[in-house]
Amino acid sequence: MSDAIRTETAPRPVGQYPHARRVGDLLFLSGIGPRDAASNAIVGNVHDAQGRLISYDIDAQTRAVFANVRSVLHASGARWEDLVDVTVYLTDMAHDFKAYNAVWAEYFPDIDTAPCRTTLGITSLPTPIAIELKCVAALSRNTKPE
Ligand SMILES: O=C(O)C/C=C/C(=O)C(=O)O
Repeated sequence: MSDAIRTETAPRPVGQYPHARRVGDLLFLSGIGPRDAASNAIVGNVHDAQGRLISYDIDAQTRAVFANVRSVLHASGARWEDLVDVTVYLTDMAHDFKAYNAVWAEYFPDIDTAPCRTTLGITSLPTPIAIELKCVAALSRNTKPE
């Protein structure tokens, strides 16, 4: 049986790779962007009449990425609470960190159970998205209070 996870409930990968791969109790997710799973459109991007990107909404993109991560976790039999390590890539740290960080705090209100996090500013991503997440989850994670 393949340990690769592929699901219709998350946006199609932009290359030949699965949404996630399970190794024992660990789940490694591929980089996930803010695409709508049904239409494949990038959430929060605004284009001019010529199709050029003129603006984007980092709050909407962050929420869309989190929703997609949640979909992949669920398709893999994991929960949001199983996330243990998240790497966040932003294409404009100066402009977007504050808004993204505020959404993060909404989704991970408890520092005792929140995953470890690293945020990197990078010059570009494979498609015109402003944020991408790389996540690791542990299916055996016990987040219940002791
Ligand atoms: O979801 C996107 O739009 C782009 C994500 C791409 C990758 O993570 C990749 O190709 O490695």
